[in-house]
Amino acid sequence: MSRLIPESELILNEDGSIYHLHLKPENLASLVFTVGDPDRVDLVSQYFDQIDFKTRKREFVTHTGWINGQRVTVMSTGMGTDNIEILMTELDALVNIDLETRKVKENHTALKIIRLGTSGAMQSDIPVGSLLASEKAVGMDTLMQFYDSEGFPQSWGDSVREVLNVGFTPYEVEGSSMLLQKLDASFSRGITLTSPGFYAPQGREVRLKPKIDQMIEKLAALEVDGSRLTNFEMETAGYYCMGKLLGHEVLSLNAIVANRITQEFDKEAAKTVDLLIRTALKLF
Ligand SMILES: O=P(O)(O)O[C@H]1O[C@H](CO)[C@@H](O)[C@H]1O
Ligand SMILES: O=c1cc[nH]c(=O)[nH]1
Repeated sequence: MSRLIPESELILNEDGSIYHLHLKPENLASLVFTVGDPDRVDLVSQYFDQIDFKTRKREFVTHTGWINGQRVTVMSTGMGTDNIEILMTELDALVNIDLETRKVKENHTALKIIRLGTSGAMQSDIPVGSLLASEKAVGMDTLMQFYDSEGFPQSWGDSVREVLNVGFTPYEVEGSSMLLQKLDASFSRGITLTSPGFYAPQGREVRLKPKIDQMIEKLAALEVDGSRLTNFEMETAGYYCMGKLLGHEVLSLNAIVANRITQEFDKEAAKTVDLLIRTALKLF
């Protein structure tokens, strides 16, 4: 018998919608595109044939509609894996918990969740303006200290811990092989390092000197089983581990807007993001 989830643990708003996302089950499609920036939601839904639902709470802006006869949702998440934990838990609750009885449903529904985000390359041969799919992610945030990730691979976590000499072990997790198979040659593939920040946690120095010297060079030179780390961003590992634990198909697609080795920023970043959106909407 499934347990009753108390009102303090799974919080519903007065209208019955889920606490942070402000969505009811009927507002969500089973194909969900996610973006970090709330302003990017319009840039995705402009390509929908029809939009029949819009809402906003905090940084979570949602549009649901139709494209080529397929129902689809796009929503923004804000930045960081802490937001992704909320997003994934509440999306899962919308499909896998009966919000009336507050019990887990007998039949599990797997969502398809595809991140359309920006990212910085850490290898010189990954140009700005290109698109990259994350086959795997390595998380330098603490999210997986709070969930059971036993059985997740550890080689990348161990290598990153050693090379950066940090007092924690990053976690490693793969994206959906089913969704990766749908990609064409528009995307290169790589291993994404998810950082708990944009500046020092990605080796950037503005006014404060990062504690770790030569961080980008050290990470870029790492090799595990013949593979290398390719890019920095701030959410992918959180998506992949929550997706794996909750049973959803998740893929992170990146518009490369910076190259940290050549020190370039994409002068046409908006166009690259639009290319990512149009390419992904065609493929899924
Ligand atoms: O463009 P989005 O999807 O926000 O993704 C990237 O951009 C933000 C940092 O500028 C972080 O959220 C990072 O993951
Ligand atoms: O360098 C970058 C660019 C976009 N997003 C990141 O997190 N890092």
